[in-house]
Amino acid sequence: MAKLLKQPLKLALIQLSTGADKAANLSRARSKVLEAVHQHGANLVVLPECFNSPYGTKYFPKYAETLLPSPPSKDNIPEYEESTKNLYNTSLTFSPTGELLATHRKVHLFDIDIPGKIRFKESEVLSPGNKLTLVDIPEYGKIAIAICYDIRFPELAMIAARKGAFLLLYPGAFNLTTGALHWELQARARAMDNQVYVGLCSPARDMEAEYNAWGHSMVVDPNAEVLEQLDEKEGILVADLKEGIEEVRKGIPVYSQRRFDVYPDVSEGKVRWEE
Ligand SMILES: NC(=O)CC(=O)C(=O)O
Repeated sequence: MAKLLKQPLKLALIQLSTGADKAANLSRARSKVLEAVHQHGANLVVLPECFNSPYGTKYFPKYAETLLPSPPSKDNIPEYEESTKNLYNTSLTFSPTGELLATHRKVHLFDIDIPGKIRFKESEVLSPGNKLTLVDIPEYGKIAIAICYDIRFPELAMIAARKGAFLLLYPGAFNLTTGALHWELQARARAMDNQVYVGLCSPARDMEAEYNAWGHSMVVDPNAEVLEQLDEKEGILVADLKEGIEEVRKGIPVYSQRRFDVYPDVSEGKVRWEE
């Protein structure tokens, strides 16, 4: 059987310091991407959720980008769709030559209210995406893209893994409340359930900002062990993803032990895809 990860992959997650100056955010992102590729030899580079903007509903309309037929290379940004006047939280995936491979719009909007801790309501300004995203990179295999709060819905991860993804990537921006509680737990849970690699890429923490990101970008391996992790400061995480998914699945063979005669296979139901 063909391996899910066809050859070793060097993954870089850029835990970027962002601020109010959009041009400075873009320029900083550019220099970090170049550093990840040229100094660390990364084959795949990820930027954090809404990296061109401070994270906050009042900022999204101002910082949003309209996607052009041939958009310049960006990653996770607020997006403005002219035809509908909708705003989305969008992650773009590009090939090394700048070809747009996939557009994932955050499916589950971050609407929470933990009294005395944090209230956030993305749905006040954003519209949700309606598709799951799987990107096939011929040299390496299939990668699933989702954004931050999407990680809390294990169905996305399960469906993508059963459709052959070797890596689940989540640009994200958890905060000091939910980050401490669930950031690592969510990453390890999605990796454990699905026996795949998981990458979470956060902005760096800024205690002067209104929203304090958790940081701690991390890569978890198919055994659900943390392979690499940053602290809360700006940095570039580099992780070597090697073959090994099949060995993990052989050792703990939940993949062949599922009882679809007892419960349904969620990946076989009606799924809307961006592929
Ligand atoms: N920012 C998010 O979308 C999600 C988050 O912070 C959380 O789930 O916690």
